[in-house]
Amino acid sequence: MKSLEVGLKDEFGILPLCSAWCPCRARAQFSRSDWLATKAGSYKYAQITSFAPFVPLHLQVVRALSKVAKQALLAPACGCQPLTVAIRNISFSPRQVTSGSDASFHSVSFSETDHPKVLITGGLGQLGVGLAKLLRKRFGKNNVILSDIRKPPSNVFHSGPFIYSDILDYKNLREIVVNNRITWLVHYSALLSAVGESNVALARAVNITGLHNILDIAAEHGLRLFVPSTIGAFGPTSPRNPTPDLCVQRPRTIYGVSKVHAELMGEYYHHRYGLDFRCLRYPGIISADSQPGGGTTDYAVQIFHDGVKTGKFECNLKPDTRLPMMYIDDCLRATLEVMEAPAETLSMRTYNINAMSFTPEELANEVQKQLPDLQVTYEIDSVRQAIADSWPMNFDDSNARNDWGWKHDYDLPELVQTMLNFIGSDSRIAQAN
Ligand SMILES: NC(=O)C1=CN([C@@H]2O[C@H](COP(=O)(O)OP(=O)(O)OC[C@H]3O[C@@H](n4cnc5c(N)ncnc54)[C@H](O)[C@@H]3O)[C@@H](O)[C@H]2O)C=CC1
Ligand SMILES: CC(=O)[C@H](N)C(=O)O
Repeated sequence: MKSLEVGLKDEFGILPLCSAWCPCRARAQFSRSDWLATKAGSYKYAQITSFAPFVPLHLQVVRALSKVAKQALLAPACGCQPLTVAIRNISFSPRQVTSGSDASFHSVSFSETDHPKVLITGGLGQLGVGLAKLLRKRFGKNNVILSDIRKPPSNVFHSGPFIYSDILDYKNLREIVVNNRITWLVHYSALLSAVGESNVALARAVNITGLHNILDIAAEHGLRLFVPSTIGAFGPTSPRNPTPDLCVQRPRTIYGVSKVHAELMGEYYHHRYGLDFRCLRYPGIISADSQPGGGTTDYAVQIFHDGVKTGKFECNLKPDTRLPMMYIDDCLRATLEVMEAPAETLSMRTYNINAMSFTPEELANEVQKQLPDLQVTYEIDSVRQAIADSWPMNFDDSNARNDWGWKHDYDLPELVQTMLNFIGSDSRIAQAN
């Protein structure tokens, strides 16, 4: 006789019981009255104490499992072991986490629809608006919903669907996913490295508690989930030049700790529950049309804005601080590519991606080729400097290149030219107005 634990749930539901690799997709049905027995602790379980040994597929009906489970349960013929299905029961928002790779039985499968239906959380930050634009081009305007807790500028509001969503509000998130038949979730909400150090409690809530909500929703509704990680997921004891995908990860910021947690939790949900979790570790991202949100690499964006507007730039990192960087178009394309990559090409679920690596001095020299009068001074921010000194100098992204064909387009000279063209034309328009 086997023992099986199933989680608490406040509504009628069906849980798949077979593991990711089991072809038989055995499921059990439970009704509300079944969810009675619990164990103490923040995670509660109803327990089916026993059920019949495995019997041949299509023939078996396993009856009267315990006081807890009353309805029929089909057990697989393949001899697979039933999974323990842990489900959180937090106040009035119990969550269901399904086991098995076919977690999509709650959701719209891709065969039902031409395109994925995408929700982007934290979409009003540096990266979300650009990603929405790229995905809308590919999947159609109405198939990509931007969300955030901030008020969108009017051009963003009028460019496609936008919705308020606080990732700390689990029920609201679930409602959005259900009502909009979401199939892909891109989870961008976060507090970045520098701002996280100035508000650790909030960073912990958004980056860790928020992620838990996202993982549970994604698992429950069979979503494909993208969560970005970062060069900040490494620390002073990691190899820094270059930093491979798999090595010691002991970051010293709440941001880094939360991102290692996200990588591990996503991979755990993938292996345990079959969640289609995909993660890229981004380097510092440089963009012209959106402002960075409080990171250590922000200087590499600010130099362009200040250089064009004032001809001066005060850098908060030392001139020889080398960090991996990438132009936003490469970053967003990589994100779409890894989301579209066939699962069998992914030998891992978390990949480094990179494009270039430079110091503030090297960047300033390149910018000065175009803006020869630019004056750069250095006023070191000790918090940011300490963070930067613990991060990778060069990122080894060979696994991404080999597995799913990652290739960057922008090197330092193209990056500088593109940024200056963009910001220069923007400021000329602003002056003309
Ligand atoms: N920009 C970069 O250089 C890099 C970014 N990443 C990651 O990419 C993702 C997006 O980054 P950015 O756009 O640069 O970040 P950002 O800081 O510019 O934007 C984050 C967004 O999250 C939103 N947010 C905060 N609390 C929220 C909550 N409770 N509910 C919903 N939304 C909330 C904010 O309003 C903000 O619009 C983040 O996860 C970040 O860690 C990773 C490496 C580099
Ligand atoms: C590299 C990042 O994750 C971000 N830009 C930051 O500096 O915090």
